[in-house]
Amino acid sequence: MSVTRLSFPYGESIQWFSPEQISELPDSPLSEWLLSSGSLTQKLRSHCTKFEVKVLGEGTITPFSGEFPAQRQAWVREVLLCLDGVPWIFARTLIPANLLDKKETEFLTLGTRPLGELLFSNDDFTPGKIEIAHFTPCHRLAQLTESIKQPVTQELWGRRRYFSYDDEQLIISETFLPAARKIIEQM
Ligand SMILES: C=C(O[C@@H]1C=C(C(=O)O)C=C[C@H]1O)C(=O)O
Repeated sequence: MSVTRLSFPYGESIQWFSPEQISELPDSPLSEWLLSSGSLTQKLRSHCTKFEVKVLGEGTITPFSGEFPAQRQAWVREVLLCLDGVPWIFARTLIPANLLDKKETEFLTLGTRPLGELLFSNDDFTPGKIEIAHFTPCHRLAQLTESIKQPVTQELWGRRRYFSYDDEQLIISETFLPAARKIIEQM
């Protein structure tokens, strides 16, 4: 799986909605995955022999307009979550500078360990609301799906979760790639 790191960030400006605002969630098991509250990593691990986090890039960059209001810059981590070598999830995490300062070592040394191991390993982080999006990727995310040989033939579904730490919040978006949707919808 060759992915050019030169394109980081891959994320796109996406319009997110609360689940109640979505008139038709997928009529399939995908909806349960989109709305599940626990660790996605744990859920993914139960569907594969080998789970891997492929880091596409990390760095302090400017979020998209409206993506992270009041944050001019944020630490952004983009990864692919791979099951038995197949990318299932494109994840984009935004961490505000104040939170990064408080947990700098944990976040900056994460590497290929899943972020969920940090977020769900103690009570420091409180899971918050979930938002949903469905969209047709363009630009870099579309290039990414092509580069991992998962051309997009229908809209992608994703979710965005907020996690609180003291009075700070980080945001994690998880987009289900075509290979994941195909298998999940056969469950
Ligand atoms: C938040 C979690 O961590 C996962 C791991 C991520 C990472 O390592 O960057 C990003 C998104 C998540 O799907 C989880 O497991 O629920």
